[in-house]
Amino acid sequence: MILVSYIALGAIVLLIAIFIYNLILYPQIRLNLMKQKHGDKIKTFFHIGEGIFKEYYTNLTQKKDSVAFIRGIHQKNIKALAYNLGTRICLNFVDPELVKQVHQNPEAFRKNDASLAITFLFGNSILFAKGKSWQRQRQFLGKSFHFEEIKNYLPLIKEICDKVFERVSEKLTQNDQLEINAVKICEQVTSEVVFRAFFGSTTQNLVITRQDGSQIPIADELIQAIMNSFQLLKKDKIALFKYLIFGRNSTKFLRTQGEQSILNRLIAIKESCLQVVQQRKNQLQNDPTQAKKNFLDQYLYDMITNKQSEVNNEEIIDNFLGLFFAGTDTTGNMTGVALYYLSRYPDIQKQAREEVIQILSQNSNKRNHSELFSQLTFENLQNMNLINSILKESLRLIPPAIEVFPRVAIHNMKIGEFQIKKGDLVSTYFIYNQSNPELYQDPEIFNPQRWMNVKDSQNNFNFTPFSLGPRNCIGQHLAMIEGKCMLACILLNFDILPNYQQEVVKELRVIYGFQKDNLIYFKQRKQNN
Ligand code: HEM
Repeated sequence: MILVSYIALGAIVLLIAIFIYNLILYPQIRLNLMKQKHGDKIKTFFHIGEGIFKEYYTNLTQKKDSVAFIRGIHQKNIKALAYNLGTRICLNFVDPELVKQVHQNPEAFRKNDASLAITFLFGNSILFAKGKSWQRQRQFLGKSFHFEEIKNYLPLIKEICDKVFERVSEKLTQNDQLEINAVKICEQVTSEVVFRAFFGSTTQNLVITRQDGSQIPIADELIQAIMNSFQLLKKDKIALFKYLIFGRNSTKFLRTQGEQSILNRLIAIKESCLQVVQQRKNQLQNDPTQAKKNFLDQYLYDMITNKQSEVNNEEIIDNFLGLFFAGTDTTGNMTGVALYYLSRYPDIQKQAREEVIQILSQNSNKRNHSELFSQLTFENLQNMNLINSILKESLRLIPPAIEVFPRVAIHNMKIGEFQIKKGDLVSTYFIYNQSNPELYQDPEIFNPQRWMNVKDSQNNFNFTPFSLGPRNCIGQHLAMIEGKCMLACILLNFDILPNYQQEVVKELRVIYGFQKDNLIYFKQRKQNN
């Protein structure tokens, strides 16, 4: 009996020792060795378990910007930042040549499992697919995201802009001191664009019924569930511990109450989507020629008419949720950030409005702003050089994605002179180069002029808000069209004024942006000036 107790005790001590080794000693030793070997070419960070997240958190509380330390870290020689994340080591490259190497070799990595919601909702979408499955999905979706196809969404985007900003005008007639949530307002446009591009007019109001009986639009529930699943990892230590060790399989056993509650909500989201997909499939099965241009119909058409089709219901739903996640918050933030800067730089705002009016006035001699906007064409958007530069400068200063999703190395390899071990995490920090004073003079200043004579195709590895290489952002053209359209519509209808009452805090959550975005006011403009 005593022997059994000793063995049990020995086993527990051994497990604790292994845990401490993996969590503390192993990452610390590796980081120290890297520092010794690479000297000032690498900057290392170690905080037990939390790694770089501790830096984000400290910078947020002390400097009101989660990534302030990256903005201030630049030195000539730095090629990578290295840190621990749980029991793993992450190398985050900043040297443009090494950034290029990482992104030109996507097959050497798989994307790391993100939170419960992300994995459950779109773990099978293009965002997380790998190898042949990713190639097939990218080819399929690539057709619809082709520049020439994306042009066709302009009337839809204009219609949604009109609707959303008309609602703002109505609210302003009741309260002209209305604080405007710059990002949230833009997200009303971007979420509806993705929704309608995917489902067409198949479904108007996809709503989820919650356990308490209340109803919530799927778009809102999706965003909230993803946020809550990240918050769960902060609050629920058991969930965090399981996640750090078992990744996407962590919720399959010993489920905590928090995990179960989020899982129930995620299941409800997927079931609602499935109903829509099934209904439409039944309709198209009778007559596939009725398929429209939207994503759902294109998927179903392939499923019904192509005997070799590998598309299934799960892939369709995961891709709707994946595109919604990838395209809504990101594009909303880019445009919301631009509005914030325009409120703080009235001269640039004035020039931007003049550009819009001057270009749209060429279409007709109409001076009424809503008529001008109704005639906006794709060519007009392409000629809006200042508006384009304002969006690029906003993406440079506050990029919605400061890096790519961390990748897991699937075998040992070298990136430049840096040795990567199988299982290490690898990423690339866009924010480092985009705030580097050697590349951008006065990098903290909002100066769209710096882009005015730079062709979009000239952007190199120092400006990569949409990532780069074969797995770059498939939706970047759509995002820019939406952003330009929203800015044109807003500049025609409103003066954008700053709200100095609200402190500006830049926080890294699922994406990077303002903690509170009630940073501007709109003042209705007269129709003819
Ligand atoms: C300003 C807006 C946007 C920004 C800053 C942005 C940024 C990014 C970045 C950095 C990646 C690479 C992620 C990684 O490899 O880990 C990415 C990928 C992706 N984005 Fe975007 N994105 C934006 C808008 C959109 C839109 C509007 C859509 C579609 C509706 C979209 C769909 C996607 C998809 C599907 C991928 C995965 C591509 C693949 O793995 O092949 N994005 N985006």
